[in-house]
Amino acid sequence: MVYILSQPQCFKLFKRSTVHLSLSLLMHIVLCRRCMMLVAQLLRGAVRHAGSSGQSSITAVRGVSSSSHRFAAFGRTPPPSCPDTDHPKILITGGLGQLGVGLTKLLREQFGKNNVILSDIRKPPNHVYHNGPFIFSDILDFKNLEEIVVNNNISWLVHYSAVLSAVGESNVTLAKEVNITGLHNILDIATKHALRVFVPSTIGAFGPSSPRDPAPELCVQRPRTIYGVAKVHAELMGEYYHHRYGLDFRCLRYPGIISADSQPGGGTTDYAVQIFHAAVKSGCFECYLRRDTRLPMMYIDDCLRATLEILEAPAETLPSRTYNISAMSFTPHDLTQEIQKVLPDFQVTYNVDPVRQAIADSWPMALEDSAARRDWGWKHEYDLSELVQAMLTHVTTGNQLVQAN
Ligand SMILES: NC(=O)C1=CN([C@@H]2O[C@H](COP(=O)(O)OP(=O)(O)OC[C@H]3O[C@@H](n4cnc5c(N)ncnc54)[C@H](O)[C@@H]3O)[C@@H](O)[C@H]2O)C=CC1
Ligand SMILES: CC(=O)[C@H](N)C(=O)O
Repeated sequence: MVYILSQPQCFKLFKRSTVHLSLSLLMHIVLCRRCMMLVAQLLRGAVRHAGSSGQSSITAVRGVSSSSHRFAAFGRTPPPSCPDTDHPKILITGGLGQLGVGLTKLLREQFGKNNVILSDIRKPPNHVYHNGPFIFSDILDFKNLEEIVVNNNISWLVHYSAVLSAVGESNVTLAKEVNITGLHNILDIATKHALRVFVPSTIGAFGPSSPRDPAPELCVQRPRTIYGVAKVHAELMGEYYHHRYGLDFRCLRYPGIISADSQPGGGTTDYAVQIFHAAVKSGCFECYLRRDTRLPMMYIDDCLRATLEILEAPAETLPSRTYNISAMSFTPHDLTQEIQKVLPDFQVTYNVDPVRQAIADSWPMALEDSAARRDWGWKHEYDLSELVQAMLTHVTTGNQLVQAN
């Protein structure tokens, strides 16, 4: 038997059944168009109770009004009452940059797809959008960010949004906004809602008066870029909030990160990614840093594993809240020679960009990371030769796939 309802009848039904709408009843009624849409939303986003009786029923999420609530209601993430309670619920800000998508993949493997929400202010490519929960989040919009944290029961926040060193020097106002004001929003929300928060720092947090080879954990930090100034600010604010309010703040000073399937976002170390694509595609590369510019670098797999490790480390193993991590240091010339072992015809020319060269000259040549190795067992896996093998393999395979399609 099928019941066809008019709009007033639908309203009556809904008024009476905000508590439970049985699936079997819904299958026997044809609702008006407006209510049909509402039911579709409820069906997608409702909390599904597989009760002990085995009877399926649907409870509406009450007060569906905010943008984040709509997000939850459309079934993109399970509501807070999901049975997976042992896992943290993680939000990654600025997740569409060089590092975020890879970290999301790693965290989803570890904690479950729906427990990791990727966010950014950009539109994700299709493969990212379809791979798990994604939401728009501008870290400068405090209310919206807080709403996302509350509505999705977030317990860990990975704060990747940033304006990197080279772009920062060309737009200081934007860098100040995103890297300083944005960070304040993150720390305030994390403190208010008792989140564990990870904020990466960088070799750029050191300056020309810091010891350069290697830079220790604790030393003079007088960076000359807005990016570096903001990162020192982030380190100090995070540690202050930790001591003052008990915020579970965790921070790693990353070297320049090298990845095959994601592009760098406007930093000084970008050449060390671009060189591999040029080597495979055209066999030549014009480098914007001098051939003898030695900088600390790391393969992305090591960087992301370090991030997961510090996120998971028990609080008592972290006497410090900001750690250097290190893997290798090389110059453009060292890197070229290593690539030429595989591609002997590869040629590099130099056309120095004074802005990025000045930044690189103010950064350390190496990082000292014994505290991370001692306190939470940090150990890198990729040195220069393994890095080059991995990058050439991935970039070549990626290119072949693109050509095949
Ligand atoms: N990639 C590297 O070599 C290193 C990165 N880091 C740090 O790691 C983090 C991630 O770095 P990458 O992925 O390379 O950066 P990226 O520049 O590639 O990505 C940053 C992301 O932040 C987003 N963003 C900008 N303004 C925003 C806003 N108002 N609200 C929300 N999102 C916003 C951008 O859309 C972008 O997707 C950054 O904090 C960076 O400082 C530190 C050292 C080295
Ligand atoms: C080292 C970094 O922080 C970044 N890659 C940059 O070059 O700005």
